[in-house]
Amino acid sequence: MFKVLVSDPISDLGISLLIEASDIAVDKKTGLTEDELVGIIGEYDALLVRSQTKVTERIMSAGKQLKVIGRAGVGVDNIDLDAATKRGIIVINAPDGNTITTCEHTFAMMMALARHIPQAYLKTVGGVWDRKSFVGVELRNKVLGVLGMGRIGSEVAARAKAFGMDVYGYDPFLTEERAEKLGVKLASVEDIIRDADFITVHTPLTPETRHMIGKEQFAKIKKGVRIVNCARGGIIDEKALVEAIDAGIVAGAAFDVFEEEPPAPDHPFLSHPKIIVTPHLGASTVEAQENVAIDVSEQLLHILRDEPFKNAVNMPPVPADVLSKLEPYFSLGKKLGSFAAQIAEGPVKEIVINYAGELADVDTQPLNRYVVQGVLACHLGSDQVNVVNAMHLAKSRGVNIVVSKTQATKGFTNQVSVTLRTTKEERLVAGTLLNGFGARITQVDKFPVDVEPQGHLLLVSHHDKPGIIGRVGTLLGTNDVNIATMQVGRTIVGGAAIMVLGVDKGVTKDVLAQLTALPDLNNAKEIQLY
Ligand SMILES: NC(=O)C1=CN([C@@H]2O[C@H](COP(=O)(O)OP(=O)(O)OC[C@H]3O[C@@H](n4cnc5c(N)ncnc54)[C@H](O)[C@@H]3O)[C@@H](O)[C@H]2O)C=CC1
Ligand SMILES: O=C(O)C(=O)COP(=O)(O)O
Repeated sequence: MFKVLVSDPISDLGISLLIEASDIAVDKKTGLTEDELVGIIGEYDALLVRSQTKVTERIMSAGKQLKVIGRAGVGVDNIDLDAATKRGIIVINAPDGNTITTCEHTFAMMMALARHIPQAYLKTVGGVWDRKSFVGVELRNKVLGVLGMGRIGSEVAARAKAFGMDVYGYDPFLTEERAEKLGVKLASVEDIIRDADFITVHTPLTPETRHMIGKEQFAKIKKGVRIVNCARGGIIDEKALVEAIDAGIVAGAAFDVFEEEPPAPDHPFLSHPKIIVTPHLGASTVEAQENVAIDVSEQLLHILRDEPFKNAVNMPPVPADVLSKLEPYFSLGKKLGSFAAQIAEGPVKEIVINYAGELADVDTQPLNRYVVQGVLACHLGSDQVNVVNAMHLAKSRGVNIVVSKTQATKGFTNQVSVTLRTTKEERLVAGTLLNGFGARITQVDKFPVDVEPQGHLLLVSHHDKPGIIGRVGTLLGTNDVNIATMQVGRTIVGGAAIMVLGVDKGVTKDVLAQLTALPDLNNAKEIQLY
C-alpha cells in the first residue's frame, strides 16, 4: 500500500483516481508548517502540492520513503529540485492543464486594467456615481509585447490578435517560422520596451528573467505602457515599477503574482490606485484544477507502480515519438543492467551500452538511465536508485558510461547489450524484444542463449561434457529446487559452456556452494530479476 499526502487544496474529482485505487491511501492535510510536515512526511511515498507548500531539503530528508513529489500545476519554484534529484525523488508537474485558464486570467487582468474595472467597482458600490475618473483605452490597434512565448504566452497572443492588437513576441526559442505561424512579430526585449502599449510576461522566474523589466528598462520604456504579470513575482522589479508609475511613465499594472506571497500588508501594490491585484488566481478555475489534478495523479500512479511516466521536471524531457520507441525497452534495459551487475565481480568502473538495429537511430538517453539504474540498484539498493538519480549516482561514484550504436544485428531487429568493466573482469549480457514473445536475453558473455529475463535464474559455467546437466538437475531436485526452464550455450563442442536455469524459488548459498563443487562445474550464481 502506497501512502500519498496531499498538502495543498487540490480538486477531489481530480485525485479520485488516487482515492479509488486499492493500492493507494490518500491523506489530505493542508496548511501545515515546515516543522509539521517534517514530523509526518516519513510515512509517505508521495507528496502532492500546488504552490503553497514549500518543499524544502529538510522536508525531503525527513521523507525517507518519498519517491515522488507531484505538482498540480506548472511552476515548481516551490520545490528544491536539486535536493530532490540527489535523493532520487522524482518531481512531476502538470504543464498543460492550466494553460487556457491562466491565459484567460491574463486577458481579464489586461481588460480590467484598460478599463479601471476594480477601481470603478469599488467607487460604485461605495455609493459614488463617478463617470469621469475612469476613462479607459481600447486594446484594438495597440501593440502587445509578450515576453515568453510558451504555452500561455502563445494562447495570449492568439486572443490578442482576435482583439485587433499588434502582437510582438520574444522568447529565446521563438523562431521566425513559428512567429509567422502564430501571426506575431518576432521581437527583441528592446523592441517591446520601445513600442509596446501593453506588456505581459509569461516566463518562469530564473536568474535570467529576474527583474527582466527593471530600472534600466523603465528608463527607456514607452510612456503610457500598461504591464501585466500573471507568471511569477520578480520577473518585473516591483520597486522600480512603483517608481515608474509614480513618475508618470507607466500608466498602470495588473499583478496576479508577487515577489513574496502573500505580500506584506504594507506592500505598495495593495494601496496603489493604478495597480490592480489578484491573489495568485491564474490557475484557479474548476476546469484547470480538475485537469491538473487528473494529470498529476495519473503520472503519480505510474511512478508508484514502477510504470513508464511523463512530465518529470528533474529529468530531461523526452519527445513523445522518442518515448513511444523506447518505452518497450525500459524494463529490458533495467534487467540487463541488473543481470550484468549480479554476475560481475569487483567494483564497477565502466558501463558500456551498445544499441544495435532499430535503436541505432533513436536518442537513447532515457533508456541509458534504466540500464544504469539496473546496474547500480544491485549494489546500492533498489530503494536508493531510480531513473532520476541513476546518472548522478554513477558520476558521483566515478563510474564511466559509454554508449555505442551499430546498425548491424545478429539476426535480431534490435539488440541492447550491456558490458560491465569492473576492477576484476568484463561481463556482457545482451537482450532483445521479440515481436509477440516479449523480452529475451540473447547472450551472456560470448555464449548465445534464449532466456526470459524474469524471476529467479541460475547461471552455471561448466565444461561441455556428457552428464553434467543431469548432475545439476539431480542436485537441485535433492534440494527441493524445481527447474522451470533451462538453456545451454556453448561456442565449441567440448569447450567452455553455460547453463541458464529458471527456478521456481531462490536457492541458498549452501546449494550454490554444492553446485560449484560438482566436477567440471566452474561457477554458479543466482540472479533475481523483477
Ligand atoms: N498565475 C498563475 O496561477 C500561473 C502561473 N503560471 C506561470 O506562468 C509561466 C508560464 O507558464 P507556461 O506558459 O505554461 O510555461 P512554458 O514553459 O510553456 O513557457 C515559458 C516560456 O518562457 C520562455 N523563456 C524562458 N526564459 C526566457 C527569457 N529570458 N525571455 C523570454 N522568454 C523566456 C521559455 O522559452 C518558454 O517558451 C510560468 O512561470 C508558470 O509558473 C502558470 C500557470 C498558472
Ligand atoms: O501552475 C502554476 O505555475 C501556478 O502558478 C498555479 O499555482 P497554484 O496551483 O494555483 O498554486
